[in-house]
Amino acid sequence: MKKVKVSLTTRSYCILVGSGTLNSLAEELAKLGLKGKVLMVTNTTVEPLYGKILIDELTSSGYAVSSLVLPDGENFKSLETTAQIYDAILEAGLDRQGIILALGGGVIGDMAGFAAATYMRGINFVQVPTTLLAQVDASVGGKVAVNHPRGKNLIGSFYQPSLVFIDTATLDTLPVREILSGLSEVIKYGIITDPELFSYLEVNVIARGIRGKEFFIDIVEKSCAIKAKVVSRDEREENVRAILNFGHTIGHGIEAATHYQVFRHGEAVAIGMMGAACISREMGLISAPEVERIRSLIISVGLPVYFSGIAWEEIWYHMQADKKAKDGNINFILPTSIGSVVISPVDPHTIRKVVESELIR
Ligand SMILES: NC(=O)c1ccc[n+]([C@@H]2O[C@H](COP(=O)([O-])OP(=O)(O)OC[C@H]3O[C@@H](n4cnc5c(N)ncnc54)[C@H](O)[C@@H]3O)[C@@H](O)[C@H]2O)c1
Ligand SMILES: O=C(O)C(=O)C[C@@H](O)[C@H](O)[C@H](O)COP(=O)(O)O
Ligand SMILES: [Zn+2]
Repeated sequence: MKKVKVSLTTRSYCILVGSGTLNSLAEELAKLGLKGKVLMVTNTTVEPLYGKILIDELTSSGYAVSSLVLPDGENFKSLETTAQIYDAILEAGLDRQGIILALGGGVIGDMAGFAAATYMRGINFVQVPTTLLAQVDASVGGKVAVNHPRGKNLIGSFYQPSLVFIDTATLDTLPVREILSGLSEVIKYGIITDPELFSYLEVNVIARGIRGKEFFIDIVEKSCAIKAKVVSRDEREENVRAILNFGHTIGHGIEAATHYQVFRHGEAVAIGMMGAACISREMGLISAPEVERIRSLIISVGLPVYFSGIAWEEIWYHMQADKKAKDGNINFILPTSIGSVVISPVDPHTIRKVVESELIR
């Protein structure tokens, strides 16, 4: 297994990346001295695919395992569903040595992590992400949260897992639309910090197509390394970590305005990245050809660059709850070229002009 370290003094941990490795999870938990009762939190889609494998793996190594199977979907990423996790923790008899194991995509990881962060003020948390998006992004860095009707991830915390255990073979069952949604966050890493990764995607996705075990191990490892580096510098988004939010200001606005029913997270982020790139061009910070290169990769991958049926006012209502807002100003992550960004307030007229002229069709 490949290993990426997230260095955060006493909260440091490893991300293990392999293929066909689910049956060595117990060994990795034991190496970390994690011995308590386990509550596996998953959903109705993932449990039939990988639930039994993990339960058998852990129980055969002596772990006491219970499971909670939640309904599938972003609209269940709520305080109401989290209350069910607390009930299941109590039912399973977890004490402070207990382990919450999140098996699933980013929705399960964010919500189970939030429960782990808050139950008894924090118990052990292990991420076993099974979507590309969760493997390249959501399982790493400790942002745990649930949604509020006003906006995304508004109720949450920073709470690092003890281990991120990635088996890319789980992607074999993932629908193509979800693979593309995950690639959106990988494109994000290329634009914010890594022009070589951006070019690699142009070659490997556009020219050769998305395929192969090696391709996934490679992009998961590259992505985790980028995210680990940023998070290690700024765990609580006091400065540089905000760059990981590129494309999310408009993206989250679109997701919330459509009640999470129309776009996958990565799709909304793709539209949001296009919006931020166009805002940057309007402000004279990036050249038009660079913006078109971004558009071209997003389209070639099969991700959206515009939407219809939502009015500016609806998106704006939700965007104003963005966590990067300061004194009523919305801060954007704006690309200045492929591989570098600046963080800057943008006036609402410019945002509206770009959203209406470039993103709504
Ligand atoms: N904490 C963070 O840093 C962070 C980063 C990025 C995104 N997020 C959050 O992550 C969420 C999006 O995550 P996501 O894209 O994984 O969505 P998701 O969790 O809804 O998973 C997408 C779909 O794939 C299914 N699925 C999961 N694994 C599968 C598998 N191996 N085979 C078949 N189906 C499978 C799920 O049941 C679901 O239907 C959003 O809530 C977003 O806000 C958090
Ligand atoms: O880890 C981060 O920091 C990110 O911003 C990663 C994003 O991809 C992710 O969607 C995150 O949950 C957004 O965070 P939020 O603070 O805007 O809710
Ligand atoms: Zn995201």
